[in-house]
Amino acid sequence: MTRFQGRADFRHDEPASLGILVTNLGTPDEPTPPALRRYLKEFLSDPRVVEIPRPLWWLILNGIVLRTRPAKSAEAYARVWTGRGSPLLSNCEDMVEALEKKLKSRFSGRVELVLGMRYGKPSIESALESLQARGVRRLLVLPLYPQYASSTTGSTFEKITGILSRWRWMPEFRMVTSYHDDAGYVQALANSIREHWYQRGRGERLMFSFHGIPKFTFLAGDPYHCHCHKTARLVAHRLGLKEGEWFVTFQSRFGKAEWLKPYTDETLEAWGGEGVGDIDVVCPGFPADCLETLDEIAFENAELFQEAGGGKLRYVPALNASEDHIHMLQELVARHAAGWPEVSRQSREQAVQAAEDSQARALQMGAER
Ligand SMILES: C=CC1=C(C)c2cc3[nH]c(cc4nc(cc5[nH]c(cc1n2)c(C)c5CCC(=O)O)C(CCC(=O)O)=C4C)c(C)c3C=C
Ligand SMILES: [Fe+2]
Ligand SMILES: [Fe+2]
Repeated sequence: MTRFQGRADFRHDEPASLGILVTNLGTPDEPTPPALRRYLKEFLSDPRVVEIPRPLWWLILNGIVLRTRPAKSAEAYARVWTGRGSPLLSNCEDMVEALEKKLKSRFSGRVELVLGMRYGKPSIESALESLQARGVRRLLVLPLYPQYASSTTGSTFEKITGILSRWRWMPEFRMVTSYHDDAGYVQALANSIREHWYQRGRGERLMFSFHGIPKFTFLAGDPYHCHCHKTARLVAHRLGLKEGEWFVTFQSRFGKAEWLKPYTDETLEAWGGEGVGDIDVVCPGFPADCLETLDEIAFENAELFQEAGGGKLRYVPALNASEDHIHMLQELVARHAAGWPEVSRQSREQAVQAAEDSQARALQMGAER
């Protein structure tokens, strides 16, 4: 047994393939208190998620949080659980499957995709092991976090580099650290909002609700707040919205400290009090629908808004495995993998087709402006 992990059976003539590790936060195995306890313990023990001195946090986490929160969270998860399990996991699986199909055809099959979750299963360790076993020599990591935060993207980087530092043969390594202002992402969000208006009618206001982070982490240099505002501004401009028609808020706060403001729930209560009628809420920070969108926004906050005197809260679904989303992710991956031989080795017909597609999209986007 040696200290560093490698494959004793590697062959010199093995073709070097490109590995793409798609990651997200992760989710519990079951909507039960014991499963929630395991998941929350792993998640909330991460020093990038809770930045309180360790001994004090250990006492709070084990003495209070893990005794009370698992049961409450399990009830919320039970409301969104489906035959395929947690929506976050099944939506990510669908996205990876669709993206894999596109990329395999674009890169003539020389690409391997896996899904790894930062907490819970399938773990990032197992995903990287599977890429190592498939002889991946070039690794691109795509965390499904459009806006960078230390607690999400930063934590994922730390986890992956910690594992890779124990590999014997290092892969070439790249990572997408944010895509909050990517033109394809902005376009896909704008299209999904237009489609939602077309299907369900247009509300009086459009709320962009993002997951929050503690305010002190923003003041200490986390770009997350700026990334969220830029995404919302670009989408609002693409939709031609005027001031007073769109708003940015932050949801899902945790603990006693102040988080980014304005808070989604407080804003909705205030709007309800003012007698605002039907509204639309979109959550661009969540590429896949999950507990925080399906339960917190579409259920809990919808109820809160109506009880406060507001109209209907209509949630715009996440991009999930939609055609536009998979297309934009495919382009993002191709750009970040540019220059790596597998990527350049697409057939002439594919290269011509890709150029024609992108020209058609540029024309379409120009026509909409
Ligand atoms: C979209 C980006 C996210 C950021 C930024 C983020 C920061 C953050 N979250 C917590 C605490 C919790 N988050 C929980 C769920 C959850 N969070 C995100 C994304 C971000 N979190 C997602 C996608 C999910 C849903 C997971 C799912 O299974 O569907 C939870 C668990 C649920 C609960 O018990 O309420 C906690 C806890 C902190 C402390 C934090 C930043 C410091
Ligand atoms: Fe979170
Ligand atoms: Fe900012």
